[in-house]
Amino acid sequence: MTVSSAPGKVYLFGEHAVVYGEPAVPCAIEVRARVGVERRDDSKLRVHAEDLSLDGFTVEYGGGADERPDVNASESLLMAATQYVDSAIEQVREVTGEDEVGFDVTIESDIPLGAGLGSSAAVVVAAIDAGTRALGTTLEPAELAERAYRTEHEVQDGQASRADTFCSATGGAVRVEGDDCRSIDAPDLPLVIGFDGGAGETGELVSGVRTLREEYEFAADTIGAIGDIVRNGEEALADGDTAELGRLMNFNHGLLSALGVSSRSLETMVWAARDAGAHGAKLTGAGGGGCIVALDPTEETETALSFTPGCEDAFRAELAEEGVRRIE
Ligand SMILES: Nc1ncnc2c1ncn2[C@@H]1O[C@H](COP(=O)(O)OP(=O)(O)OP(=O)(O)O)[C@@H](O)[C@H]1O
Ligand SMILES: C[C@@](O)(CCO)CC(=O)[O-]
Ligand SMILES: [Mg+2]
Repeated sequence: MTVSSAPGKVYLFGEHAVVYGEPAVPCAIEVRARVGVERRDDSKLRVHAEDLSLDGFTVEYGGGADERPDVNASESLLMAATQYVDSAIEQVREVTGEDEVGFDVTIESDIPLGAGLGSSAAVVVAAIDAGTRALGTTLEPAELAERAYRTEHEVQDGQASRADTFCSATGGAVRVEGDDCRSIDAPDLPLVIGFDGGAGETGELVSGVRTLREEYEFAADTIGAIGDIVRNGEEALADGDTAELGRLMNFNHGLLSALGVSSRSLETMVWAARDAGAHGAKLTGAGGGGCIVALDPTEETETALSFTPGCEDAFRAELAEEGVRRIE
């Protein structure tokens, strides 16, 4: 069995706007997805995804026209559940030239699904890395990130940036603008995450923003303003100015909210964090439900969030310096 892991991420700034060529700054955090891959002697794909519970089911399925996943769920839910892994395995076949190869794949993840912490990117990065290594090919981080991006791009109907996958593959803090992806220095930030227990559908949320942007010039301007926040944020990061970072995160959240990707529980958690004295707080990732990220060096925000109705989990997140990790 060949095993790789890859980290999730939070966005300090720039999600959604990054899809339209504005810069974004995500940071990898120490929550990981681990993917184990073993070559089969037929061309089937069997995936055991232990933590894949969409509406409370766990799925195990084998590929090939004759088999469908061994769960009682609708086709569309199954598609949503399995498409990232299927598409990652297609990348492995393409990059190694072994079109007919089959695999047993086991996924274990500490990253909540669809909650803005980049579970899809982490699973895809770890799966492509383990899959290619199982066939004797070790990809450079840049190539791994590019292949993982193609997977997200395909699954999300052509609406994906390179931010999540590059961040998960390389670790640390990164800056992504179009196809320009680079690592940047970041101070050790006091990140606190609040999770409402829910999820948002990335594809749908991205489409909603796209529609607004096409319909209203001020929505397009809002996306441009998020780009300005990111550029200011980069300076604040370089200066280690946490207070300014917090102010900019608050502003970024307001604009994401204007673009319709916040939710009542995300707003509740953002305000609980601000009331507790956080430097700033914003939703992270696609939104619609899931996680917020706040900056607070004290215990106050984590404590306040843990008593906030609608917040299911509050925890401190460490920056993950290492991206993909080759375990076995
Ligand atoms: N543990 C897992 N096992 C198998 N598939 C997973 C797992 N975690 C995530 N996935 C895949 O990723 C999908 C969720 O990706 P989605 O982009 O909607 O959310 P996210 O990546 O967690 O959040 P965001 O993109 O906003 O940061 C799941 O529907 C599933 O296809
Ligand atoms: C909403 C989005 O910007 C981030 C999702 O984590 C989509 C993307 O960049 O592909
Ligand atoms: Mg995702």
